[in-house]
Amino acid sequence: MTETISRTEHADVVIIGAGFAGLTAARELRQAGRSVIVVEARNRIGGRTWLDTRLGRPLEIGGTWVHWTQPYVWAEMTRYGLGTAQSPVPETAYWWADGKRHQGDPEQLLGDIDASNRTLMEESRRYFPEPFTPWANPDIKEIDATPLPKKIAELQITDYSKDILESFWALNFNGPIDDAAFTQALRWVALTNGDWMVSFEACATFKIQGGTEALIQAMAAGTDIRLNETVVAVKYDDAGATVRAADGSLYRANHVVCTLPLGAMGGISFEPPLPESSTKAISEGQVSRGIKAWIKVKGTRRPFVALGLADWQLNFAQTEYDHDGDTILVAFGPDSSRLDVTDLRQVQAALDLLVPETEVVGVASHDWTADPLSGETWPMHRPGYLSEALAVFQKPQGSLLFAGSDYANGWGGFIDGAIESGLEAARAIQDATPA
Ligand SMILES: Cc1cc2nc3c(=O)[nH]c(=O)nc-3n(C[C@H](O)[C@H](O)[C@H](O)COP(=O)(O)OP(=O)(O)OC[C@H]3O[C@@H](n4cnc5c(N)ncnc54)[C@H](O)[C@@H]3O)c2cc1C
Repeated sequence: MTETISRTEHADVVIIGAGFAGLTAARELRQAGRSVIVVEARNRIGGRTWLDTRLGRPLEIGGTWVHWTQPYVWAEMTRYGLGTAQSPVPETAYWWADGKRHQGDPEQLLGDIDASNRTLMEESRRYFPEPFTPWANPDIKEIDATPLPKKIAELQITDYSKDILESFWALNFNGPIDDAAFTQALRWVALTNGDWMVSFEACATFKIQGGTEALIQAMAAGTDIRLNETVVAVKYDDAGATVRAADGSLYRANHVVCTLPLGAMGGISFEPPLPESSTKAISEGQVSRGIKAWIKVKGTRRPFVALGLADWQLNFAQTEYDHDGDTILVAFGPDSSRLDVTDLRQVQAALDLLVPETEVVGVASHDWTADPLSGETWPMHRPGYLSEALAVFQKPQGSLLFAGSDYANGWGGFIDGAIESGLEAARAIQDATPA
């Protein structure tokens, strides 16, 4: 293959990826007086957050909800003067368990989940006494290989309880729970002091005023970002690193921060190769390979929430907006390859199982799992990732560092974790080479 080397640029730090992790690191380093170039493959910033106009209004295609238990994103919102907007509080719940549909008060559904989830999560603070230091209790090694379904099976609960509990966790993992790490579930709940209901509130209640776009644009201001530039190779040693883009452009820096999701990391060749545990984690990927879809249904609906079975094409939906006399729902399913969101009939059939009497008139979605620049939705770990791979990704490899929600200590899987890891990477670079 012939390559054209078009140019070489130099900076103190090159950052690969203009999501929340990359742009946090870039801002911190620029403010500390370092020259920084951010190289981004997409034609926009924000990565797995994307406020786009679809179905006639702005919709968050990726990351959306934030929470007051998330210190890093909350601080950024305060810094830029952004408040919150709230999702509607559901008045009715529909759920499927023990072979039939149930309808009732959302509090009843929460109470029924609580009956078993409280026991499942009761040791979250014992295993994670310091939730932002996930290895604080060495005992986690004993349980990190345990898949979540094994712990659910040990509860010896009724089929009814098992159905709703499994679906609740398939929703949180946005993937099949057979591959889900029990420790990952415990970490989420430890971050809200052992209270799973607050952790659930963190996932679907408060949105950023003006959307994620308002925050990411504020954080990006003044940063040198090269859009439409796909990185294909990184060569690194203790003295520095060279980043090569698909068009042959070269970037040379004292440090490189790679913020790619685990699912996109295969797109870059590293020389020397990454440590074995990182390579293994990259080849396995995250559990989260599901779908998020915005579904417009005809007419105005009172706010509801719906939970199906763990392996349904869509296992969760809730009302989000009234729009021009119609209602826009947000829905999730555990496997993006099993639902063609461009086929309204398929979406209608999937939604019919969840909610009675809807007429689907439009769908908006993005397949983050099939997208080579993400390869996953919100990062949710497999058994063993925490004890075998996470710390290795966090350790600088000479001049190469990793940042991103996939490699965070605290709210990994969330915008908060991306910001946390961007701060960590920027500080590590400043410590390594004081100005
Ligand atoms: C459907 C969905 C729903 C979610 N819901 C929530 C939520 O409600 N709340 C919440 O807090 N979080 C949520 N998340 C998770 C949250 O969006 C992410 O954790 C966070 O945005 C990740 O930021 P990041 O910077 O670590 O990674 P990313 O945002 O993925 O940034 C990495 C960047 O690297 C770029 N890139 C990839 N490959 C290359 C390459 N070869 N060369 C150059 N650039 C490259 C990508 O284009 C991307 O811009 C959700 C995510 C998804 C997908």
